[in-house]
Amino acid sequence: MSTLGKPANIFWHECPVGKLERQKLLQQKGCVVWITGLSGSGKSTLACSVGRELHTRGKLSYILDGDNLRHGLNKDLGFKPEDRAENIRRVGEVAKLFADAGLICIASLISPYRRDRDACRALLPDESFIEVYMNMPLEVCEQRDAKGLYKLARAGKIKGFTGIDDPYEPPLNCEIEIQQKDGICPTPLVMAGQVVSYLEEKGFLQEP
Ligand SMILES: Nc1ncnc2c1ncn2[C@@H]1O[C@H](COP(=O)(O)OS(=O)(=O)O)[C@@H](OP(=O)(O)O)[C@H]1O
Ligand SMILES: Nc1ncnc2c1ncn2[C@@H]1O[C@H](COP(=O)(O)OP(=O)(O)O)[C@@H](O)[C@H]1O
Repeated sequence: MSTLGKPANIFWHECPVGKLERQKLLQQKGCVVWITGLSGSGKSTLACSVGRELHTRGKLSYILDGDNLRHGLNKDLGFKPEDRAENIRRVGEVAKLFADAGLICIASLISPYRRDRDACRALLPDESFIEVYMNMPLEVCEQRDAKGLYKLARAGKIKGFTGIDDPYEPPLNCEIEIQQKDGICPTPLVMAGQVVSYLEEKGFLQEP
């Protein structure tokens, strides 16, 4: 039996090599870069661009992409609010493990509900959850429609599609916001630069 989510008769096992030592080995600080936004807003593009930029600088990162995880870990989940909540909860827990391993974990999911994102933030130590909001207008995402899903949603062939007939709740206090300037979307390299500069300024790219 468990109470309040804490399992009974289960004990925490400490391991001899800790987070600090792993971070020293990697010469970086573990953290979670959580990219949220509408389908087609550029989350995966940004995640890959940040991953490449960090790799070039000799920093170890790993991408947790919503679409990809739904092929395995989360393949039992759909898009009902409770399924999305469970999806985000699981990815939040996995991201926490990657950050504990000393990696810069880049999570890229629509994660439309504020409460679910905030719950992931609460899992991480102060300042090591970096929320990146892809603030792209719905019209831009819909025009891109890289997977043809907006068309299907507008035709009523997909129900509960984020931005169409399911809500997206923008962050209230994100660390980084990516948006258009004069109606033009920054290039993937420029977007990645914004994230990497933040990581650098906050000291995540140097050993603790
Ligand atoms: N109903 C509905 N609403 C939104 N998105 C849908 C839906 N059905 C399928 N898809 C596709 O699933 C991708 C989103 O998966 P996520 O795990 O990121 O979603 S969520 O965070 O649980 O809301 C999303 O990928 P991205 O376009 O990369 O965001 C879509 O391709
Ligand atoms: N900064 C950008 N400028 C122009 N097109 C972009 C940009 N970022 C992404 N795209 C394009 O938009 C589409 C959706 O991008 P993607 O990264 O798959 O979004 P998401 O992961 O949020 O669904 C793709 O065709 C991608 O090439």
